[in-house]
Amino acid sequence: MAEVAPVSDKVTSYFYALLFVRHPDLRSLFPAAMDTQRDRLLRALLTAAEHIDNKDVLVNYLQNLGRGHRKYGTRAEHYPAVGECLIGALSKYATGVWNAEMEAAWVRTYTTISQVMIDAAAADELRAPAWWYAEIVTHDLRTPDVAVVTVRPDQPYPFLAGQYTSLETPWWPRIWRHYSFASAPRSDGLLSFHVKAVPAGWVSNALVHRARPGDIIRLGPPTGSMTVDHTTDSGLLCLGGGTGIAPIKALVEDVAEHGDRRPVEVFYGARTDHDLYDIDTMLRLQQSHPWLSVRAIIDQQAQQQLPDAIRAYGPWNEFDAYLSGPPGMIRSGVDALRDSGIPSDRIRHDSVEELVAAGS
Ligand SMILES: NC(=O)C1=CN([C@@H]2O[C@H](COP(=O)(O)OP(=O)(O)OC[C@H]3O[C@@H](n4cnc5c(N)ncnc54)[C@H](O)[C@@H]3O)[C@@H](O)[C@H]2O)C=CC1
Repeated sequence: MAEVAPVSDKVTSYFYALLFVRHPDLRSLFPAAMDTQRDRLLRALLTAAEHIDNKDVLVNYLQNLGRGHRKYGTRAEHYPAVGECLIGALSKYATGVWNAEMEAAWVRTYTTISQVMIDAAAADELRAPAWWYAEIVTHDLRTPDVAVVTVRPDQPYPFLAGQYTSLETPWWPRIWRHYSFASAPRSDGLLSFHVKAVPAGWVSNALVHRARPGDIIRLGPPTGSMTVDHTTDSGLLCLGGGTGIAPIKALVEDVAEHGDRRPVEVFYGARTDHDLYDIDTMLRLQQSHPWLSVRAIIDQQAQQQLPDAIRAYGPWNEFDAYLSGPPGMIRSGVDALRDSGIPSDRIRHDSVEELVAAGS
């Protein structure tokens, strides 16, 4: 992989060119505009390579990837076609190190990777649809660029508080973006998402400025491990930056539903007080639950960001930590939490790479 990283753009462009020339029927599985798609393949390979020595993490990652590919219409017979073009592209650009031995190693690795994905997809097919249709039932514009969107899936949609899904709008076919569930599972089966329209974000702008009740979107399967560990009664320290408050609210509801009386400390960060679009909901939750404390941290007023603020409180060494928000906040938040004595295995957040990819 080291040889490929500097020429990764060329490798991926050449890979897709080979794929679509040799297998034109596969073109329709991909979005019309391929710009974001292009680095997804390499990122997935790099993530797999990063976990190569940790079999459990690697297998879990690949199984999720295999299940997640069902919504694109990927079938088992597509994997060899992709593998052959991938190896074609690698051999063209990794010329300095490519030889028969390396090719054999790549074929073995790719075959193992794809078999884990194929098996996971086949097992998932027996118990869940490849995607869900969902109708928008409410669309609440909370600020000029943040909307709370609530949808009704066409079939039951099981998930855990703190997880996220992928979502496709009718306006940008085959472009999927990740959004966290903003509530714990509800008895009426509705799901809600907090969406911020970001510059050049096709999906987020469509969801905020174009979507209306009655529109139909598609949802992929739920994923993510930022869920509450109900086997302990340690406190929860939650950092939600901007729309990152969405899954934090879901976690609070989950603790409430389990009837736990564990302390939950929420730090809700926003750039200005106008950006604290969900503070009323959080304060209402605080009023109903004596174990919950909610603190708003406004950058402009406090002259500090969320991670700095939590250093000012504490001690936190008895807490499990949950972070949700922009990638920069997660990175510096993890540092601040480690410095304040929380071991890494008790700090939960979604993959920063996925968040970077999702930010549109
Ligand atoms: N599961 C998750 O982790 C979720 C992540 N998100 C992500 O959260 C982001 C929300 O965007 P906005 O609402 O525009 O948030 P934002 O950019 O306005 O930031 C919100 C707060 O986070 C903190 N922050 C931001 N950047 C920071 C940095 N580099 N270092 C330290 N602290 C920082 C600040 O306190 C800031 O007020 C999006 O990138 C979205 O993809 C949204 C929902 C769920």
